[in-house]
Amino acid sequence: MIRIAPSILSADFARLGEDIDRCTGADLIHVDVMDGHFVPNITIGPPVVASLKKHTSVPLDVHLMIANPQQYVEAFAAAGADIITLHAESDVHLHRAIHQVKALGRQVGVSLNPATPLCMIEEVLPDLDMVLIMSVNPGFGGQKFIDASLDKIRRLRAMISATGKDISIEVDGGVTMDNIAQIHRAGADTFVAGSAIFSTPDYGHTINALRQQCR
Ligand SMILES: O=C(CO)[C@H](O)[C@H](O)COP(=O)(O)O
Repeated sequence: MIRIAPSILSADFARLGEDIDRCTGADLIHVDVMDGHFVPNITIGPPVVASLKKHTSVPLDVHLMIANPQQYVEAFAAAGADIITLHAESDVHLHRAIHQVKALGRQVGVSLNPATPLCMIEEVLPDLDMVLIMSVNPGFGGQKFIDASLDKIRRLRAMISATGKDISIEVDGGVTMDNIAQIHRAGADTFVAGSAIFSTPDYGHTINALRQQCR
C-alpha cells in the first residue's frame, strides 16, 4: 500500500476547498494543527476541519502539533478527523491519549520528532494504526529531509514486523520526487508532501508521479 497525503500547510488558505479539489488521487488530506506552543507556528483548529469534512470525501489525516492534545481530541473527532495523530513528546500520559482516540472510533497515530528515539513508543506500538516519523523539525513546510530518518524508518519497520500487526509508517517533511522511492524502500507506506505538491501547476499529476516513483 502506498498512500500520498498532500499537506494543506502549503496550500492557499484563502482557496482551501479549491486546492483540495485539485489534489486528485490523494489518499488522505494531511491537516497540520499547530498551536504556537508545541511548535513555533499557529495554523488551524476544529472549525476548519469541520468545513473540510463537508467539502471532501478524502479521509482527513489530522496531525496535532499541540500541547495538551487530550483536551482537544474530542473536538477534532467531532469535527470529522478520520486519523488523529498525537506527538509522543506532547503528553506524558500517552497511553491514555491513544485510548481516548480509539474510544472515539478514530484511527490513532503517534508522531516522533527527529530527536525522539523509537523506544518512546515501544510499549504502545501494538495499539497504534500508524506511526508518523517527522523527517524535519515540525512547524514549517519547505524544509530539507533529515537523512538520519531513513535508518529510523528501517528500525521502526523491524519493530512493527515483530508485533505481527498492520501498522502504517507515515513520513512527514522534505518528501520530494527525488527521495520518495528511497523512503519507501526504507519501509514507509504513507507520504506527506506539502511543497512538493503545492509548488507545482498540476497537483493531481504530481501526486500520481510521487506514487509512481515508489513502484
Ligand atoms: O508537518 C509539517 C511541518 O511541521 C508539514 O506537514 C511538512 O513539513 C510538509 O511540508 P513539506 O512537504 O513542504 O516539507
